[in-house]
Amino acid sequence: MALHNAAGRLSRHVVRSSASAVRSTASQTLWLPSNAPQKLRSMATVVPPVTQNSAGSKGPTAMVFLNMGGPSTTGEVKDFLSRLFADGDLIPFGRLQSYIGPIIANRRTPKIEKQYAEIGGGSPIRKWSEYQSAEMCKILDEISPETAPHKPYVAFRYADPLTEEMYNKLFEDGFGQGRGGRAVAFTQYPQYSCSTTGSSLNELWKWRHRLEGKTNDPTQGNQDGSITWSVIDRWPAHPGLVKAFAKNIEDKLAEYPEERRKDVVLLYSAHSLPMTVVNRAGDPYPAEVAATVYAVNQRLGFSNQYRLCWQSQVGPQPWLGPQTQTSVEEYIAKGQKDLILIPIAFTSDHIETLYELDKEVIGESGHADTVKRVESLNGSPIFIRALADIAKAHLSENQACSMQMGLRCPGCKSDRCLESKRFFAGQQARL
Ligand SMILES: C=CC1=C(C)c2cc3[nH]c(cc4nc(cc5[nH]c(cc1n2)c(C)c5CCC(=O)O)C(CCC(=O)O)=C4C)c(C)c3C=C
Ligand code: FES
Ligand SMILES: [Fe+2]
Repeated sequence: MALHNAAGRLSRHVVRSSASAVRSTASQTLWLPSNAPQKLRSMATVVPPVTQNSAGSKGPTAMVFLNMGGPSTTGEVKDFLSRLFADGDLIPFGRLQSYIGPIIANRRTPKIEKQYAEIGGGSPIRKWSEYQSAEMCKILDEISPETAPHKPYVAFRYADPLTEEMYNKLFEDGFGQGRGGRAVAFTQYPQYSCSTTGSSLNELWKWRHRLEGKTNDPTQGNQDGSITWSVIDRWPAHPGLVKAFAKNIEDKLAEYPEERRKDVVLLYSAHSLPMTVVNRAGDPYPAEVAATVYAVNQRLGFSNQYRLCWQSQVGPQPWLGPQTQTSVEEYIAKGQKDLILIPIAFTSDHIETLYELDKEVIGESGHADTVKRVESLNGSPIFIRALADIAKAHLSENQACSMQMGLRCPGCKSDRCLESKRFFAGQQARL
């Protein structure tokens, strides 16, 4: 059925954008592997270029950073947790969601409020997201003048600014509502999980549908005056990301005496997933996290031994392991006290780095002088340049999203995933 719809939309698209067809076909060839079957090539969704403005640019282009967000003050913790436990894409309680969600959120609030109080009174995610998106847009204006000006936006899943607020800001700034315009949803999770990026995209699709009507094809934006959306959905092994991580690791390694440096063990740490998600749905996240880890070690010339472990388990169910804290304790028990912790699945500081790693894992290890944590990417100029390079490549490729995004998890039964993938992945949406 998806393929049937795809064919119809593709033919409409080809008729509509004859001027861009040559350019689009070229970018399609770049995006897909050169040996990709013709059937796949013809399925790839191409975002039609927005009409040029008087300055000769196709801009303005809205660059929307998607992330989970965090409470900026302790007073926001309850609302943050309420939204988080109400999200069936993150924690599927089924029909009991609206009953169990608030109970767990309320029960958890005092403990989590204390943790945010101890890291300075709130999560720094908003500050870093606004800084990173604004700085990236400045670079993009220089390296991609054809889509300038680039305007930064942030849409958080569980904290302000929420997706609805971001969408209304787009309207205020002249996008959509009959005026068209192009927006790029840029996930700030380098590795794709249906519980993180998938959830943010499902939410974006929901608000797009509510606020801009029923069109089920993002490439129709220019025709009905709604916003033309495309998505940067994953970038786990982008060389710029890898370089930024490697630089921070090298800086931390340099703090150890030279004679001990090569024997320091690198412990990569990523937010864990419940085993139900790993097994049932076949979530891409564990494999993509491993891809980042391998690429960073490759860039370091495999200078040190390393392991990947998983943190932040919530509740009594089994989660993907080994756990970070246990791994640190066990290495120390084996006599390996020089350890560097590397948060590898998030691009700025948050409660899991500032509280869980710094205060719990390192603080309680008894070896805070030899167990260290690398800086999070935060304001790293190498990282912000990488964001701009990723965005520039996406804008010039004119693709709706990565090829991979069109494929649902084998065990997925969610209508939200189905609808949102049909919308964002367009012709690439399958199964
Ligand atoms: C790549 C990162 C993350 C994945 C994957 C992820 C999955 C995931 N998380 C929960 C439950 C909670 N996460 C919480 C906070 C939190 N989670 C991440 C990142 C990922 N989560 C971050 C960065 C944060 C902190 C935000 C901040 O400080 O600003 C919380 C709230 C804190 C707490 O109560 O412990 C919960 C709950 C699940 C169930 C899950 C996978 C399905
Ligand atoms: S849970 Fe992965 S696509 Fe729906
Ligand atoms: Fe989480």
